[in-house]
Order: sequence, then C-alpha cells, then structure tokens
Amino acid sequence: MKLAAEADGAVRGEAAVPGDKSCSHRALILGAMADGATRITGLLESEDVLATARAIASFGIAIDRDGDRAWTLRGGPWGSPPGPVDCGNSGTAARLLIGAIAGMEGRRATVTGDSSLRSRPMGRVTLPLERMGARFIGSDRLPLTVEGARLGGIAHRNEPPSAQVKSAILIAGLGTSAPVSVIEPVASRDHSEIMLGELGCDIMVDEGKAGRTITLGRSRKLQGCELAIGADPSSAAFPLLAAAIVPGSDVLVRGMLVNPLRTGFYEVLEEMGADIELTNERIVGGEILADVRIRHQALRACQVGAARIPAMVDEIPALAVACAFADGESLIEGLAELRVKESDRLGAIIAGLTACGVVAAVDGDSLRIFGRASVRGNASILTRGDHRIAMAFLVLGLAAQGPVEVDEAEMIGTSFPGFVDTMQRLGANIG
Ligand SMILES: O=C(O)C1=C[C@@H](OP(=O)(O)O)[C@@H](O)[C@H](O)C1
Ligand SMILES: C=C(OP(=O)(O)O)C(=O)O
Repeated sequence: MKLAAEADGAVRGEAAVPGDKSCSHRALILGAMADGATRITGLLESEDVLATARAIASFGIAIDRDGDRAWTLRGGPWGSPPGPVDCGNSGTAARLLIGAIAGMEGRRATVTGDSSLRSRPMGRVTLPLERMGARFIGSDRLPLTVEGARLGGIAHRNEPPSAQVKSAILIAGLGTSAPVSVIEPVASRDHSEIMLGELGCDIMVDEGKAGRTITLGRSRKLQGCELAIGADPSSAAFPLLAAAIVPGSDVLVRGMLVNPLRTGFYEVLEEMGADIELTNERIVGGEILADVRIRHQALRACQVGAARIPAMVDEIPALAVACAFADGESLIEGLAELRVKESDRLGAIIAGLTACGVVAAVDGDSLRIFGRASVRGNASILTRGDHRIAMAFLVLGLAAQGPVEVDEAEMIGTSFPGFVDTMQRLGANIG
C-alpha cells in the first residue's frame, strides 16, 4: 500500500500516541516469567509486540486481553512451543526471547522472523550467552535453535551499547544464581532494569567513572504486579516532528515516556531552537512520564556526537528530517548501528533526502545534512520495508513544496498502528 503526504497548513491538537514498544515487549516477557498474575495497561498493540504475545502464548503462558484493553498474564514455568517462534519484524522480540529461553533448562525452541529480521545479526546476543553456558544450533542469523541450560555467570562489556543485548543477558541471568553483570561505558535504555526492580528482582545499578554497572542480586524471583506503560517517545517523535517543521503547528502528546535514556531526539530538537514544553511530570512504575508540547519555530543545524546516539537511536530518521529544514550544516556521528536495523537506515535516509532535493552525505558512520527552510519534496521514497523510514518521509512531505509518496506503508503497523489516523486528526494531509 502506497501513502502520500502533502503540505496543507499547520498540524494542531492532541496526538494519540500508543504505548512504548520497548516497555511492552519487556512487560510481556518478564510478566510471563513472574510468579502469579501481571496486569499490563497501555500495552502497545502493534505487530512487533503482538509477535511477542503470540510467542509467549506458544510457550503455554495464559494471556488475556479484557474490554479495557488491559492484558493479564499468568506467569510460571514455560513449556516448549509446538513449532518455530516467529518474531516477525522485531529485533527486540527475537533477542530478548533468545535470552529468556537460553536460561531455562530443558526448554528448546527455534526462533525465526521475516526476511528483514533473518538478515540481522544475532551473534551479539548468542556469543555472550554462550559464555554463560547457553547452547545454540545455528549461526549469526535466524533461524536459530536455543537449548535452554543451567547457566553460569558473566561480566559483559556492552559495546557497542545495545539495550537488547543487555536485556538478553539479564533475562537469561534470572535462572542462575551465578554473578551476572553488564558494564556500560555508554548507557543504553534501562527499561529492563527498571521493570525487573518493579517485579521484585534484586538488581543494582552503579554509576561509576567507567560507566554504569548493572548487577543481578541474590533474589532473582519475579512476582507478578500491575504495569502501566507510557506513550512511546519513538512514535511520538513523528507528530512532534511535524509540529517542529510545519509553520504554525502546535502538537501535544500526553503521558509520554521521558526516561532520559530515550529523550535524545527531543534534547537535540531543543538545541536546534524548537519550542518544547514539558508539563505534568510524574513517575509511573519507576518510569518518568510527562505531557510534551511542541510549537513550530525556525530550526538551526545541530552537531550530535556518537555518545549521544543510544538515547535517540530509533529517532535518527526523524532527526534527519528535522535537519533538512534547519538552517545550516548538521553533523550526526556514530551511526554504524543504523546499518543493521529493519533496513540499512543510513542508506535509506540518504537516498530519501536526496530524492527530496536535500543535500546530504554519509562519511563513514556520520551523516551530514545541509538544511534550508524550504525543501522541494516531489519524490517517491523507497522505504525498504522500514516503518520509521516511511513515517519520517511522510512527515517531511507535510512541510515540503511538493508531495512525498512512500512505496509501502503496511510496516508502520509494526510500531505505530493508527499513525495515519493520528496525523489526519491533527489536520495532516496524509492518505
Ligand atoms: O531494547 C530495546 O527495546 C531496543 C533497543 C534498541 O536496539 P539495540 O539494542 O540494537 O540498540 C532499539 O533500536 C530498538 O528499537 C529497541
Ligand atoms: C530498531 C527497531 O526495533 P527492533 O530492533 O525491535 O526491530 C525500531 O523499532 O526502530
């Protein structure tokens, strides 16, 4: 399905943004490993998260969704699934589930996914898990068979920073009493640490000179609880980007997760001159939520060093679009990881910006973008089956001189079902 976006005045109003994807995967997996019931509100009902829900159900865990869209899991010992566990398009589902199965003695499962996921590296999780004693049949790519085992300990240096790798190790470590720690010279998102604490796991985080060290403590038993998930800052980035680049716009997202390890995009936007207001900050389930409002204002170019990327790794397509409309030359460094996401995002960003008449270049793993207030657009974008590329270029189309079309839009449902509706309600001309 193709979609197109065209400038048609300001976007204004309250954007409905669904629950955070990272927290949703973790709530399902950790809830399924806990004793007793876990009730989850605000769960993201997107393709990626539903793949995790189906996977968990295939291990024999009871999952129900009630009329209020609350999900209840009855955690407990996992069985073995009747067939391959299909993680669809989701790297987080695959890598976290591999960690979970690896630490369950006697369980065996084959994990697979769609063609994009089958091309993404898995050695980053299987190698450290093998050092803990985990057993795999397969290579660096899915499908992989995981044979659960009684694991030993590990002290893993998380480089390059990856929350999926850290989480796989911590989740695998729940099944052992051996020492398990992850050392992060540069911090990655810490939702696993926070949620494990909420579920009663003994977990220590030490911020030292060498970075963060996360250590599992003696009591690693999880107890079911109530989990409430805030709006996803990676999805909110698109309506809020529209507010930042379309003259006259004013968009509000309520209850957004503003965990500082996720808000890099918003910090850079603010440095670029965006008018961002945070109100109603509160702590829910150990995570900080706030209402976030952006009003249009002219942007200037930015400089972003590599150490800041983990806090905005999924927002680089959105940031690149902001840079296209910002006055001057922007430089974003340390983007090697973008090559192994749902698509080669660095390649897709450059190709898309160039097609829209924006001067941009990749130099090693850095991105240079020469921005101006007026962008041509008038382009047809190859999304390479990547949801974030599709959404970023549709938003570009809302502020460009000519329309922007994307070749495939179905994949938007992996992270942001309702994106088109949400944008149309703000007055955006997307369809
Ligand atoms: O742990 C997570 O939920 C995620 C971690 C990031 O991946 P890496 O761990 O590969 O950096 C991010 O890109 C992904 O969308 C979600
Ligand atoms: C990279 C992403 O997700 P995952 O790694 O879970 O596929 C993303 O949502 O941008």
